[in-house]
Amino acid sequence: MADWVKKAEDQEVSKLVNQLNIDGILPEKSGSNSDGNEPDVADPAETSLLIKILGKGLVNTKLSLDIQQKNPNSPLHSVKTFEALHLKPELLKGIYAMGFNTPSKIQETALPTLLADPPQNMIAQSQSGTGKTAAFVLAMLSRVNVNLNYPQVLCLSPTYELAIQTGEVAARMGQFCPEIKLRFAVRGEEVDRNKKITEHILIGTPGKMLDWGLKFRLFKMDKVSVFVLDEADVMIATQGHHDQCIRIHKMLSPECQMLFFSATYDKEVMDFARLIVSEPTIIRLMREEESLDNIKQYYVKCKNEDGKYNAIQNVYGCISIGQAIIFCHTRRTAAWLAAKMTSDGHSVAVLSGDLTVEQRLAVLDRFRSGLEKVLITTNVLSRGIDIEQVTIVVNFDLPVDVRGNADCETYLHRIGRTGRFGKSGIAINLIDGEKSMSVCSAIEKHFKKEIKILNTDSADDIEKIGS
Ligand SMILES: Nc1ncnc2c1ncn2[C@@H]1O[C@H](COP(=O)(O)OP(=O)(O)OP(=O)(O)O)[C@@H](O)[C@H]1O
Repeated sequence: MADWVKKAEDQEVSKLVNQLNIDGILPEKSGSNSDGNEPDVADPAETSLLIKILGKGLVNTKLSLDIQQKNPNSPLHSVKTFEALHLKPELLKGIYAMGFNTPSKIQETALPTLLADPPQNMIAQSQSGTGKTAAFVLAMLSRVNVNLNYPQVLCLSPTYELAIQTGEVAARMGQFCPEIKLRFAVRGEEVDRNKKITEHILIGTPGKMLDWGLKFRLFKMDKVSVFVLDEADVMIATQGHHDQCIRIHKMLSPECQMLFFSATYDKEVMDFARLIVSEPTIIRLMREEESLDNIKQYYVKCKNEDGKYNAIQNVYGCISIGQAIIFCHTRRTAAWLAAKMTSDGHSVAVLSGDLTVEQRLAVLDRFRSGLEKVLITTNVLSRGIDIEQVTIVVNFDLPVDVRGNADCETYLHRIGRTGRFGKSGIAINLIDGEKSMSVCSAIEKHFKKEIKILNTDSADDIEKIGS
């Protein structure tokens, strides 16, 4: 940690951040895509929020943990029960009141380290729904000394809504510890600038936290004993946020326990995290890999967009037996297709970047409950939002990168299935022109899996997909 402070002083880290080339990791914020004719992209913080709200309880995984430790003096052990953690009885009561009986996979290993004395730093990665938030909130609550009336725990989230979500978990878990005080440091929250902050835990966004800690000096950053960076990937990769995080981090004491949590870490972000968190225990629970096994893949040659539309018309009866998602490249295409299908009497849902998070939730809820059979979307419906019952994916436009080359990773996320959700499915790729044919061939080559031609004017062929 001391190293980091020195590097920050020397502004060496700022230089390193610039070299990390993390600006390109985050796509443009969806709201800025105003004419709808640009590729539609997901905002990672909004996606995280959606996944969180849509999540239906704990995701159980059989995958094993990858653990790396820098400090050989801190042997790692895991627990199978919450009792084994020797928590305050009120906290244990809070955990049980939330319906948690045993620790999740990541909690088994992370919690002993999170609660260890002397405190240890941690960088943890595991997919959404595996119990990360519950783990670090428990650590936050158990580290509070209620006899000291100043902020001892800071938790940073990328957005207002995500901060509120975390605060709600803390409030529920700490429901039998009324003496632990929590405050949100988010937009709209005002403080009396003549008084110091007395709450023990601050959960908020980096800008507000900086205002309170640095600009108005309403609490002492160097007295903070636990610093949590939630959604670390989004935080570090967002230009404004990572600068603010660095400034906050720089004010913390070398003894402060640093905890970074995220569902994903790009390589550059992980390198950066390792640079600023000294001697971390790194715990990674890998995501189940998607695969194209048992997915029947087809391509349909079409003349133009109208031809693609006709192809969809021809297969509609087949795709709407189950549930289908149709992916378009831009919002404009998605809106055009939805309007056309609706006017032809089909009931379709549309999800694109111009919708608010609340609207997206409503669309996804309806679709997941089967009210619509077909969902037309763009890349805003990205990885992590799993809809189990979808069996057919239509690429109205094949996924391409900024240079127009095949984006195989996105193709896999759209079409691939994980073991968890069973493996059968159908992918139909609509091709108009040589460019998209070459993208299709590149995808075929990449995955070494045949994509068969389908003639949607032939009843025999249509029957083939259904069988
Ligand atoms: N040990 C547990 N037993 C039962 N349920 C749990 C346990 N830990 C967490 N949960 C529940 O599982 C769900 C996911 O947990 P949590 O939000 O902590 O996961 P997460 O990894 O932080 O997900 P995200 O990245 O989406 O925030 C929540 O509904 C939470 O209440």
